[in-house]
Amino acid sequence: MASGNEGERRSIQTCSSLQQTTYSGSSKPKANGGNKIPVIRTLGQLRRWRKEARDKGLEVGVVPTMGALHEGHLNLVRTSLARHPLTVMTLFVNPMQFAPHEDLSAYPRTFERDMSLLQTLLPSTTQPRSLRGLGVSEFDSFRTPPSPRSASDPRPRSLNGNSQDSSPAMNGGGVVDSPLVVFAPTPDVMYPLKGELQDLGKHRGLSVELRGWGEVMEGASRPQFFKGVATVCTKLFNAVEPDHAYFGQKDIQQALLLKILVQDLLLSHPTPDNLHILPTTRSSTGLALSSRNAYLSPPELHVSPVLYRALSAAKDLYASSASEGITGEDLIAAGTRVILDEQEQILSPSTSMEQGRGVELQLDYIEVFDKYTFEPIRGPVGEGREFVVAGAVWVGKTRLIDNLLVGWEVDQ
Ligand SMILES: Nc1ncnc2c1ncn2[C@@H]1O[C@H](COP(=O)(O)OP(=O)(O)OP(=O)(O)O)[C@@H](O)[C@H]1O
Ligand SMILES: CC(C)(CO)[C@@H](O)C(=O)[O-]
Ligand code: BAL
Repeated sequence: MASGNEGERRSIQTCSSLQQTTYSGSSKPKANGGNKIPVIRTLGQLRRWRKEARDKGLEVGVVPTMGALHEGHLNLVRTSLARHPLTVMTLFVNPMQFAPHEDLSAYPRTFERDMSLLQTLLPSTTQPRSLRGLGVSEFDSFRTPPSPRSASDPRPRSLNGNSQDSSPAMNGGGVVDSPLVVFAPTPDVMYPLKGELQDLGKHRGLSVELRGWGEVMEGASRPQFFKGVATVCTKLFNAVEPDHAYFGQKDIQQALLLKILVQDLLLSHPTPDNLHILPTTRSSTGLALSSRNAYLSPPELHVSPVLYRALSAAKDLYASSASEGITGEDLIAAGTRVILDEQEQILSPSTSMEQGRGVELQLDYIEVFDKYTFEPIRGPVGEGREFVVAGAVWVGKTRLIDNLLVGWEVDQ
């Protein structure tokens, strides 16, 4: 690192002890080469890594996660890797966003598998770790322009934009050698004041609250959720100081709230424009990938795509030629009907739904809300409106969320 502190540099762990794997989509990881992704555990290590990146003029993208990775997460990381020379994936199961009765202790923790999956996003050879191995051919997004040289210079550029062979980063001189690092702090690192983190009535310390936006939909169903998310993301942004941040559309309310947060707190890392929302990755059944899908039994998995079908029914109704004069209530009713029909199917003795038999399906909400104000839409929707059709259902003891956008799209 720039500080030249060899002890600290060595103490950054790598996942070398893990079985190395490749990931080819939804199937199991398979054996692969010998790369090592640095795992940063402390704030000191992270700050030194960040300084080295800044000193070298390397742009940093961050992908905050709670681990238990799936293709949705990997797509966020892939995008950041393709756009920026350095990516930090944060992996922290944040206690503050789980109410005491929620599933903090059960939340899937699959660190070794996560590291194996991430490893497959990197080129299989370790020396040198050229960005070209990632299929990255454009360097326009670098904050600091590369050192002057002729456009016809055929030498490959290294991470810092200089010639590959002369870069200390390429010669194992520092952890910015790896295009991807994982920041996996303990709760004490993220909450140095310690104390109660779930029962917020007893919490002593700071928290970040977005009043007026965080209380509807997901916020109504999970009253402390957005306070926990806003607090931890503010901390992660302060710790990583990312130039760009990536979130998934699957949690659309969270992502839009975080855009408001960085705007209202006047954050510069990232700016609101550099907080990107990427489309939801789905299984072939339409089910949005989610770490909590791991809780689902086979019959529950069979039933789960019903949420996507319900939201699609609402969106299709708006898109249909009959959409003139259509109201928010009509859209909610269309979505709700799909859920109710499914419940009936499950309960019917002559059900054609053998595979979903016995599954307890409960609607939490279907809602249509304005993209800008988060106001639930009631009465005529009107034409050319940009809004979100969102929903949450309980499938057994697992709560699933999903959404579709109408009149606008997230980043592609
Ligand atoms: N299917 C998906 N497509 C795109 N992004 C996703 C998808 N699932 C999660 N993400 C995004 O990944 C980031 C990390 O999410 P998180 O670790 O909570 O995973 P998750 O699958 O959403 O888990 P959970 O089951 O707790 O909702 C968030 O920005 C989230 O929106
Ligand atoms: C953004 C986040 C990582 C904050 O803990 C979490 O809410 C998530 O994974 O969506
Ligand atoms: N992806 C959202 C994280 C949570 O439900 O806690």
